[in-house]
Amino acid sequence: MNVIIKNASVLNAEGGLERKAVVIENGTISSIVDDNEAVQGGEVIDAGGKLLIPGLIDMHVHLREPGFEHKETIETGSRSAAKGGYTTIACMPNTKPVTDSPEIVTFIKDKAREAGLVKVLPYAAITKEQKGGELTDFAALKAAGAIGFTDDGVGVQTAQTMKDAMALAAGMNMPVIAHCEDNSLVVGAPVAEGSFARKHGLKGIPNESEAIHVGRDILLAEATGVHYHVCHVSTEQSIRLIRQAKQIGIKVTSEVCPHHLLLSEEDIPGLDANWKMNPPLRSRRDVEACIEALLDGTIDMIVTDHAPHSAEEKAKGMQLAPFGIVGFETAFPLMYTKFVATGQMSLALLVQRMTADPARVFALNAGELKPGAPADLTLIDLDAEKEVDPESFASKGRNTPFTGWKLKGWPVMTVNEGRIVWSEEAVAGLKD
Ligand SMILES: NC(=O)N[C@@H](CC(=O)O)C(=O)O
Ligand SMILES: [Zn+2]
Ligand SMILES: [Zn+2]
Repeated sequence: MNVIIKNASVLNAEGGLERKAVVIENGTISSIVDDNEAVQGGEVIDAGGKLLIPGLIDMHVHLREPGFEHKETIETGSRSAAKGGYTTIACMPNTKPVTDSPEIVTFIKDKAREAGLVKVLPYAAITKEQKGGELTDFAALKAAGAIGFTDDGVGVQTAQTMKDAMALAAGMNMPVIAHCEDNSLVVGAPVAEGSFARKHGLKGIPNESEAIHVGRDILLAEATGVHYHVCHVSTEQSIRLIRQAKQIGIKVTSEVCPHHLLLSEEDIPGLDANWKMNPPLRSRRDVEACIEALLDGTIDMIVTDHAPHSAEEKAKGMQLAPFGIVGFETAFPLMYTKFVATGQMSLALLVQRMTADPARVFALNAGELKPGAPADLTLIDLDAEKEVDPESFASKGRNTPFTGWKLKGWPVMTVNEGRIVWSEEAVAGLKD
């Protein structure tokens, strides 16, 4: 069946906005035409002049199923993603059991298909049970549908293990995605080294714990030729290393989270674990370095690291609560309001870092509005201002430091392969 989204503001090649109609046939964009061109047949959706962009892509998320369904399920996580404007998400393997077998990869894909909301791409673990020892069966995991290997949640502590993993992955044209953290430099610290840790008598996580792994892994990527992707970059030092590696042609890519672009340890209001995440909020200098790197392309994409935890778990306090904050439902409004509306970043670049760039890096058939592309679309209201209210989240997780922030740029409709998978009731003329 045909669907026509009329009266949409679409970014053109120069980064300007043009009024267009997008015609969808059988889940694919068949044409993008001038808005006044008559298009026959099909359901018509009036976008009301709102911004229409490719469905957002999030290459780093935690859906918690199997094993931690009290935090999130593939269904609730998918719904939260759709509400946040995402149509493709890649989920981390720190489930229970760990996603270290083809059976779990298949389970995740089946559950995602049942939920039927967004495309869920599973990562598989590098090591069995993410214990840092024996490698998983890369070939079997790839055959089951894993899109890359990572032990996210924990760093691979031994260089030889990482090198073996990279060599194996390179041979099968698969990326290695790394949570960079040297445990010997962390030992029980809940926040970054700095004024907040000192003030509250807490141990601090130093910047080197991240950057040492980044440096080590860049050298191993050079030696093995693998595509190496750095998770949630948060330090000036890691960025320096990635920038240099890119300059000399090593196949390294990287990602950053909105919270590391918006918050520093100086902003943490007190011992509230909704401000506890890994990597931790670092110094203002680190934040500035992350912003610069996102703008100049050293950092390729924005990811949320959506990491839901229950209220009970987060109530254990700064020292004992688990690391992680939710991200799907605030990412675009945060980035739009704090970077685009303030003139620090163009709308076109923000959209690119959340769509075309992740698609390019991970070779996904997504991320662009063009005839022949899957009709993955997000409609965004750039004008209405709304407060972040965790009680309204579709996610089971309420753990966010952004409660009460007044933001613009809220998604109002998400379309996955031509199907409306989420919409704000206010969007006129919509039915599911
Ligand atoms: N980011 C986090 O603070 N937590 C993640 C793990 C991770 O991304 O390293 C989680 O699984 O909760
Ligand atoms: Zn991580
Ligand atoms: Zn993560």
